[in-house]
Amino acid sequence: MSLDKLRKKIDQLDAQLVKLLNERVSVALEIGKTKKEQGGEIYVPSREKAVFERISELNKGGSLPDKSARAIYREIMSAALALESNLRICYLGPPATFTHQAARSKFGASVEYHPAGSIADVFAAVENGNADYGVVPIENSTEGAVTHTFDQFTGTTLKICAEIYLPISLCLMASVSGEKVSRICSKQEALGQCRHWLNANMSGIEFDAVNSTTLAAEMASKSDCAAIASHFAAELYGLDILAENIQDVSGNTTRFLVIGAQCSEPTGDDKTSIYFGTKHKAGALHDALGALQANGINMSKIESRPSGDKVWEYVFFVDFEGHADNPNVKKALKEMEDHCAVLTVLGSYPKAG
Ligand SMILES: O=C(O)C(=O)C[C@]1(C(=O)O)C=C[C@@H](O)C=C1
Repeated sequence: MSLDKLRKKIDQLDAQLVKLLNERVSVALEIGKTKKEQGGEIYVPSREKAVFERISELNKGGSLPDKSARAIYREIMSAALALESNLRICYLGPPATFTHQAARSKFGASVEYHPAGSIADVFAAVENGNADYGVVPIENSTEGAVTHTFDQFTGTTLKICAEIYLPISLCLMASVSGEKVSRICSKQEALGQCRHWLNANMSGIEFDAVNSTTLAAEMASKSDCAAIASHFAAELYGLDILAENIQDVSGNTTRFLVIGAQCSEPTGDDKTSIYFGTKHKAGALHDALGALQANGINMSKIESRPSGDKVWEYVFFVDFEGHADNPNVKKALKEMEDHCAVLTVLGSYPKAG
């Protein structure tokens, strides 16, 4: 077939696609209205998971790669979210942080994004109703826990409603040439993730921890310091990339959480996050965790943090497979309560996969 004819065919298909997309949006608007009348959440992670899974299934055997089909549907649902309600997402800024990227990967390009100066400010924005959802980092596969985030959870009523895994590719960038770089700035976690590379390639240069990778990029755009940040940040601040993928461990990934007023509905493939403080009794932690094992629940993470109330007292953050509405999880939590001075469910949400 001639190029002209093939393009005509594409034009016809586009006409059908745009018509169908508008029909889909009209239905989403109806859903939005019904949800508002019934007081339901606009963003529904459980339904989005089901839509993505169905699209992957429908697309099986087609020429469109699964990744592309999902990216297209991310944006289709983003448009629906923005039209159903003017959805506002607050993330740990400034713009172009990895948290911004994580938020974009979850909510798409059509919703409103607001940067916050600290993790505490993200929580405050959602608590005060200045944002509908917040996105915060929780742990990195190389550096471990983002302790500021864990500590916020003991003083909030917000719930975790989704999780996001984002592969982290770190670059060294500057507005001056490599030999003129006087010091290297980045967020503490990013400096830690590149420690061996920096020692091997940048020895004798001062390293300074600043509030975010993009603050470092901004500083690099105005001085002779270099920054360790993302490609996204180099683009935003017009910096030259001096070296890329400098993180010490390949597969370096950060996990982020979406926080909102409610947790997500069960999907059959969920995770639950809790925190608890044990009673002052020998074996209390063992007994509390034993309740999970006794009910066949697979624990995926445990983290301890100082309680903030008394010195040398700790609270434990635990993630496990299952939803707080599942009968075995309900039973386990009930049994755990007997061994805990405090026990709070921080949220149940679809497992990211
Ligand atoms: O099904 C819904 O609840 C919708 O609002 C529709 C829709 C979609 O576009 O498919 C949009 C946003 C939600 O997060 C989930 C799904």
